[in-house]
Amino acid sequence: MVDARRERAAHGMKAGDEEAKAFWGEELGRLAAVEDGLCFGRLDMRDGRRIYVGRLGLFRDGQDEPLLVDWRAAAARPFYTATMAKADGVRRRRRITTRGRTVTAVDDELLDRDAASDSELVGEAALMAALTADRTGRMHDIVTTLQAEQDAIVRDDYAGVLVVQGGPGTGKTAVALHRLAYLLYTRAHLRTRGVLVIGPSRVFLDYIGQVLPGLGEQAVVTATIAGLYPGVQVNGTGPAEDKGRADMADKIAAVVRSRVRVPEESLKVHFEQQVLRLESDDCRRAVAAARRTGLPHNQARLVCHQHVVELLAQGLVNGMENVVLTETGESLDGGSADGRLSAADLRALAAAGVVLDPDQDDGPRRLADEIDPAQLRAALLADPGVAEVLDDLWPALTAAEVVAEMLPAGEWTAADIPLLDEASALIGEFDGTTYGHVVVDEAQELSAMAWRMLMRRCPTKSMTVVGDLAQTSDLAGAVSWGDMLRPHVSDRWRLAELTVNYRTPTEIMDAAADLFAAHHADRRPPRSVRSAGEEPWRLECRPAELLDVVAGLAAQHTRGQLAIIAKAHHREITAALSLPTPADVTAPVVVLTPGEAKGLEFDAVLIVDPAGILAGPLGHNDLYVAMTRATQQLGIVHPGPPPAELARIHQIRMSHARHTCLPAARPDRM
Ligand SMILES: Nc1ncnc2c1ncn2[C@@H]1O[C@H](COP(=O)(O)OP(=O)(O)OP(=O)(O)O)[C@@H](O)[C@H]1O
Repeated sequence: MVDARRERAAHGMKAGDEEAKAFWGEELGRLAAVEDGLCFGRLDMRDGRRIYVGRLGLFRDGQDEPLLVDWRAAAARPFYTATMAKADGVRRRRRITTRGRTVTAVDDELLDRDAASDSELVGEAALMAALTADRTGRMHDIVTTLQAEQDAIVRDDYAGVLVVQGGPGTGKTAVALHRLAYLLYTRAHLRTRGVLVIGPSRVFLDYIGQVLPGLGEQAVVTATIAGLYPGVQVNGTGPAEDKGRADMADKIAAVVRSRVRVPEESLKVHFEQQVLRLESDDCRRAVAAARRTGLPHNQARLVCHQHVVELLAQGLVNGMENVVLTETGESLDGGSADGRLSAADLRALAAAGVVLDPDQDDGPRRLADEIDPAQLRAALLADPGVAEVLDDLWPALTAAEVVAEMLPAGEWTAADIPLLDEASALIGEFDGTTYGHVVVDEAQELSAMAWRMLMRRCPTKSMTVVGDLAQTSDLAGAVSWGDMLRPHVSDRWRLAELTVNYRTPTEIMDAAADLFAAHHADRRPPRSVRSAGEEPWRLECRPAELLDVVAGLAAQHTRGQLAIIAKAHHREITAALSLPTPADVTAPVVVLTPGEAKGLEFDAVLIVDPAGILAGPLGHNDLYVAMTRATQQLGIVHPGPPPAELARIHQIRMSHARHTCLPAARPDRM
């Protein structure tokens, strides 16, 4: 059946026009992406029906009953929600593992009251297999093992902003992407309006890049906040806190407003050989009329200029009102002393496009009647002298010059992007691209200004926002979801929580418990679903030997992916291990800062100099992020004594470390 669809698509590609080609090309891409594990489940219902669940729906020609039910369809829901206590008519749930088109494993669960199991996890064996598999540096979908608390969020039809708060590894990213796939399935209009996924870095977006195609969804735009404002090189670093505050919007608006300058006194405007007067009040009225339009600065500028030009033109015409011309263009009345138009008058008329044709014999005419007002206005607008006055009054602006006026000189930083975007919206540079639904990942890092930028792109305010307030590392980031969202959506937002940590084993969460408790007394960390059987360890070394120790441990690493997470020593370690910058997160060993590691996960993690990480602003959150990236093992190397929050982690000796390797380190306890 898939082959038949593929053939039809290939045929469509050959025969169709450009539009058809794009349509069939997308279909081919979708079929290729869902091929792996196309059918992954079967529900045997108590009423005898058998439902096959897969990555997309398949129907036999002319038949209503689906051969394969799309995982997002209502009929597939019990696959995720049925439990022993609430079986939803399901007798048996079967998980099917395939390689290519060959079934390699089946895992059956009988949802019979007699079959005893007190697990709250759905499909525990398959889930555990997924959680303990080696990481590849790319995130995979979790469509075969989605858990009930996650499924409830995925299928939540809430139309406003749904915030998913959850600790590390609770599946926030996975859930957000699955919800997007679900919404694309249930709300057809989203396909035409477009959907956007915002992530903290390009590395992160590459990491999650496979998930939606694997769910049959290709047409999704992914971007960082900076990526939404192309054309700016972000090279600088610097404090983001002040730049992220919402009152920056008022400051930018004030700068833009301040560039409109009504003169205190009347102005002399040189047009051709004439000097026209422009009163201060006239300027004020022109500015007020332009402001009343509510248009962005650069568009309102044209309105203002047109008003002024109208006044100038009127002034010119008034001056000519009493001038009556003979058929040869001589002034009969009110002209120069000798009854002729002055040379300057004639030049002004010529500049305005008035042709005085001496051959025309239609008697005396009023000069004012001879003038084409549109041409006169155009001539005034094109005149450099007039343009100078107009630009002094209401200049054209660029976002860059507005923001640069507010900041000390230097390179653009990431925190400047929302400011540039704000300015561009105020002056009319924003291209107006919007989306029907926006997913925001690591949303705790977004500043108030970044939220304004996003809201501008989502007029319907339909969003899935996922994050963890205990992982905020940006001082301009969120302390409370309500504070960030209410200014934009009032009460049209809702909070959902995820409480189970699927990534980080119990041993590592226990090791992070002191750190968490010391800085988040009012919160609870998520509960791990599994133990890895490996104790995290820490190793003290002399500062001078830090690099050697880290290089030695990295060299001993043989299996799975190892992430070395460091702040101050990040560059030296990257150089010492001859690794590329930016890091290749699919490589066996990768060196990252805590910020870069956010949202990612690895089989093993080695944290270098935790005190250095803690020392940064919100450093405790950065260290918590670093500690919770590992799916199997965690090691910590600290030059000098450990930070108090890590003191209870088992310490290993240097002699032992020389024989130890990540991710198979087994500490000897002290
Ligand atoms: N139901 C599930 N079945 C299989 N794997 C799961 C499930 N839920 C989560 N995972 C896995 O747990 C890991 C963590 O998920 P994810 O990255 O979405 O968590 P997160 O809440 O976004 O974490 P963080 O806040 O640390 O970025 C991923 O490898 C994901 O595939």
